[in-house]
Amino acid sequence: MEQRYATSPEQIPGMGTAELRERYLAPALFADDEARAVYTHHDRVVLAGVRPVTTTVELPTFPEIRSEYFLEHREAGIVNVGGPGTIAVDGTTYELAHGSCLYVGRGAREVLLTSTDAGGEQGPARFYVVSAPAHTAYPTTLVRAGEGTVRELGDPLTSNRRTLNQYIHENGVRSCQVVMGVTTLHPGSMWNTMPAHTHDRRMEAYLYFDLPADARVVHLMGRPDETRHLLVGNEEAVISPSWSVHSGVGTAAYSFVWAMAGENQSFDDMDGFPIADMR
Ligand SMILES: O=C[C@H](O)[C@@H](O)CC(=O)C(=O)O
Ligand SMILES: [Zn+2]
Repeated sequence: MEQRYATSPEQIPGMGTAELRERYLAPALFADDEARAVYTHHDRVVLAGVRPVTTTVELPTFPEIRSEYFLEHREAGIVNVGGPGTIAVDGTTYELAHGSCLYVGRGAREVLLTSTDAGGEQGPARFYVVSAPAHTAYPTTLVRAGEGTVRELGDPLTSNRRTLNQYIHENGVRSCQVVMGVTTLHPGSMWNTMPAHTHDRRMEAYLYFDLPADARVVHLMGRPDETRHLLVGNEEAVISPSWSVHSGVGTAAYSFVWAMAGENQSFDDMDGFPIADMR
């Protein structure tokens, strides 16, 4: 498990491209038959990726979290951004098609991740896990792709028409901290989360997916009046501290998993920033 300590906005002006990427980009969460994890000390969120190819992969515990099993003190939201797969949680199996989301509550001991068609046309599943500390156990619940709370946002004239699907949230699948969903850009629209915002009560992480291999998302970060950018490829994640904007434009259409944790779960508790005042 990689450790990423928390950073402050005062550090941003001194950072070059390499340091920005080391601190805020998680470019290699997915590897064959492996569970890879990044622990960000921003709200103690763990990002993990699992790509089962030849075998079932168990979500392991890590010495850094001093837990007998991964979800002993945590909960997780898991979105499958790859081919079809299954997740068995303490003996109950859930089928996750591309874009589906499973909430797994605190206390689940055994989480087994399997691809359904790893060697076939649809390819291996890619399970993206976002986990946060949890004080109680909410029921493990599946939300199929497109079956969350849907919000249509943006306008094709500003190239930001997109469909936002809320999966784990206040009015949907309940959790202690994790709020999670998937946003998909409409064809021809490239801008996400514009106008940009911050939410000082919650950190957020984005995982871009369904982006062509040779395309990139120019992801904006930093304080709104002191922005930086990261060039992000397919199935790479970005850690966005509470003080950072998180918005981007693709060189092709894409989707992204957004997930948050922190002080509250109120999706609309965000502070918009006028574009003209951004720097
Ligand atoms: O705080 C909320 C998150 O940044 C995302 O849900 C925003 C998003 O998916 C979008 O506007 O397209
Ligand atoms: Zn946000």
